[in-house]
Amino acid sequence: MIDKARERLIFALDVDSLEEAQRWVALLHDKVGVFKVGKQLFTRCGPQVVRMIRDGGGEVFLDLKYHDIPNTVAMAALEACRLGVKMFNVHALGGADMMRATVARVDEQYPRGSAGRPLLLAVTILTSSTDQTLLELGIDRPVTEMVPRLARLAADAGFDGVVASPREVEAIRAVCGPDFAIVTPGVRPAFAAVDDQKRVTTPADALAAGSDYLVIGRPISAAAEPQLAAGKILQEMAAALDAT
Ligand SMILES: O=C(O)c1cc(=O)[nH]c(=O)n1[C@@H]1O[C@H](COP(=O)(O)O)[C@@H](O)[C@H]1O
Repeated sequence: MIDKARERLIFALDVDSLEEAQRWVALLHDKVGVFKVGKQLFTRCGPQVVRMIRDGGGEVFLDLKYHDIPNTVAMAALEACRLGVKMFNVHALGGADMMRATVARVDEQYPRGSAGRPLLLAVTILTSSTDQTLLELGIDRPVTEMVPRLARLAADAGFDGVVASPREVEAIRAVCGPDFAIVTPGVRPAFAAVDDQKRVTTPADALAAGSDYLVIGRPISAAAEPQLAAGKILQEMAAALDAT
């Protein structure tokens, strides 16, 4: 079960240099299956960080949350595919046309089922957002309604899955079915601080709800003993997978 748990643990490499990223990959590669490269690290290092992780045998989640006009996102998505990442994301709030254009462009070069095609993920509502955040944007529907709505929009556009809080997994499954990938940040083991996350659950609860991948950063990176923290999380995940 530990191996299965490892495949489903994504570590957020929220650091500012290639050397630092290398250090974390070396430290955690036996506990983490996928490393997430986000805006900070990619802006600093570019594609070489993706190559570094892949050369070391790790998989990459490219988390650049594209949100732009359809053609721009579709072309950026193609570049993400060319980097050989396992998954990448766009913002579902970019709209159905943007997501459909992205799927169409990726389909041309990386047909569904072909080797090297990454998972196309849509971020629903950020895990740092609340109903109040949405109200301030002029959206008067609650997060609990918006998340499955955006997930369905992404599924209808041909996306493979979404990024959401583990609290919404059940509602997403109800509208998108069992094969839709659900990637959940907003995961906090009992020993860690919540930080700026608002909609969180424990790793065990996220897996019990049916989450496919857990994205975890600071509970590991800010721990006094990161390897120990990652090991504890992995144990908790393996026990939860055993119980399902
Ligand atoms: O797309 C993401 O990865 C993402 C979406 C979301 O809704 N919330 C969210 O926290 N993330 C990312 O997941 C990571 C969570 O990190 P920690 O809060 O440190 O565990 C960060 O790198 C975020 O950028």
